[in-house]
Amino acid sequence: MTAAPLAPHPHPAPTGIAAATTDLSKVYGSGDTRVVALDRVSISFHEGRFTAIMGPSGCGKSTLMHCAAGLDSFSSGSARIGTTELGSLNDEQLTRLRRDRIGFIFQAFNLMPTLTALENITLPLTIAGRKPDRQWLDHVVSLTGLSQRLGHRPGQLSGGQQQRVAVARALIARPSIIFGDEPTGNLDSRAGAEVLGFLRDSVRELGRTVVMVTHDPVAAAYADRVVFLSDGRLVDEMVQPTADRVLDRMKAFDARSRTS
Ligand SMILES: Nc1ncnc2c1ncn2[C@@H]1O[C@H](COP(=O)(O)OP(=O)(O)OP(=O)(O)O)[C@@H](O)[C@H]1O
Repeated sequence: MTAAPLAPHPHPAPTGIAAATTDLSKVYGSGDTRVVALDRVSISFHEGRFTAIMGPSGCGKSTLMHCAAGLDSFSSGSARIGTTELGSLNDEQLTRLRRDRIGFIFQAFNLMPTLTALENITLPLTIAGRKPDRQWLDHVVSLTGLSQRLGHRPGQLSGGQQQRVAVARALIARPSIIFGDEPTGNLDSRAGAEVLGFLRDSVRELGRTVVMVTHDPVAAAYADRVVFLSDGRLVDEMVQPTADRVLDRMKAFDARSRTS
C-alpha cells in the first residue's frame, strides 16, 4: 500500500459538473449469460474535484468509468461530459470529444515505445494537429518532475516515471476531465504515491477534474470523495476519505457478501 496522504487541502468552490450519468445501465450478453454490469447509476463528477470509484471485484467500476468517458456504449439512461450528451454523438463526434476533452490513464501505461517521453506527452496534440502551448507544457513537465527524462524512451524509464509520462500526456490537451482506471495498479507503493500526489496536485493546482477507479483504500484517500458500487449499483459515498475509513467500508462489503 502507498503512504498516506498529508493534511486535507483547501477546496476551490466547485463551478459545475464535468461529467454525469443519469439512470445509466449496461447489460452484457443475454439469456443465461446476461450480466447487469450497471443498474441505473446516477452520479455527478464536479469540476475541480478528485473522485475515486471503489467496490468489490466485478461490481461495475470499470464499466461505469468506460461508459461515462465515452469509451463504451451503454444500454439505457444517459451520460454527459459537460453539457454534451454522449448518446447524441456519432462515432466520429465521440472520437473527437474523447480526444479534445478527456484525458485517460490506464493501468498498463500505454505509451508508444519508439517515442521519447516528450513525444509521448505531446502525442494527443500531434494527432490533433495542434502545437503545444509552451508554458503549459513546461508547467506539466515540471510538475511531473520529468524535466531530466524528456529524451528517454519508455523502456529507459521506471514504471513510476512511465506512468507520470502517461499522466502528463493526459493533461497536455487541457482536458475538462481525466479518467484513470487503476492508474497505480502496476506500481510499487512509492511510485504509486508519486503518481497519486501528482494527480492530486493537478486537481489542486491546475484545477483539473479527476475520476479514478481503484481497489486500494490508500489510493482512494487521495481523492476528495469516494463513491462505492456494489452489484452495479451506487450504494454509498464518503467525502474527505481516509484510508482507514475506506478500508472499514470495504470490509463491511466483504462481510455482507459472505452472509448473503
Ligand atoms: N465484455 C464483457 N462481457 C460480458 N460481461 C462483462 C464484460 N465486461 C465486464 N463484464 C461483467 O460486468 C461486470 C462488471 O465488470 P467490471 O469490469 O466493470 O467490474 P470491476 O468492478 O471493474 O471489476 P474489477 O475490480 O475486478 O476490475 C462483471 O460481472 C463482469 O464479469
